[in-house]
Amino acid sequence: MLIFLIGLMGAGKTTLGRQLAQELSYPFVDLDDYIVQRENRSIAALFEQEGQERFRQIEHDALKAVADEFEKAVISTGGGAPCFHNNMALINEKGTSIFLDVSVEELVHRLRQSDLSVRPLLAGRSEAELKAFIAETLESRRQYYELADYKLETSVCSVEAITALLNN
Ligand SMILES: Nc1ncnc2c1ncn2[C@@H]1O[C@H](COP(=O)(O)OP(=O)(O)OP(=O)(O)O)[C@@H](O)[C@H]1O
Ligand SMILES: O=C(O)C1=C[C@@H](O)[C@@H](O)[C@H](O)C1
Ligand SMILES: [Mg+2]
Repeated sequence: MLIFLIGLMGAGKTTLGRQLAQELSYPFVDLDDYIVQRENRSIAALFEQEGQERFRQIEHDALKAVADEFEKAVISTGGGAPCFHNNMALINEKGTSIFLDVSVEELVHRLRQSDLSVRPLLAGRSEAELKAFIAETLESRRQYYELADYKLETSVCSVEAITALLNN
């Protein structure tokens, strides 16, 4: 089984994905890290050198490659991955998807404490700009995220909540 975690930057896809994979004894794949290895460049460098449009093609190709390579895995997608190149159709065809629906306030709180320079869409933004950007981006992406098989809201985003969902 392939389990895809989706949601905005800071939703906890990497953090929860790693824990879930350990719990299930599945391989863990972070799509951003997979891209970095394949391309031998950081996500920030890919955005800078190739532009976002080309990055989205590279991301789509990586998603297809991961889905072909693994029979079972927990896969944390990049925050934007579900929203380009019809990737949600691919994700839902290949596996089970879970949307980590974390509130704007909580996302901003978490992201403020993290290293924004590794997230090229957020780098250099003031706190007010960060909040506005997160709110706008969540609103425009929600239509894709809502295509997930399951949704977990902020207060119940935990490995226990995910395993309970999958066992039902
Ligand atoms: N359930 C949680 N409760 C509190 N903080 C959390 C939780 N999950 C993640 N965090 C924190 O939020 C930050 C972002 O988490 P993480 O990197 O897992 O998000 P992400 O969804 O993978 O983001 P990106 O799309 O940028 O890769 C980290 O600092 C992490 O420690
Ligand atoms: O939300 C986004 O568009 C992104 C999220 C990250 O996971 C990376 O894939 C990249 O920084 C873009
Ligand atoms: Mg991540």
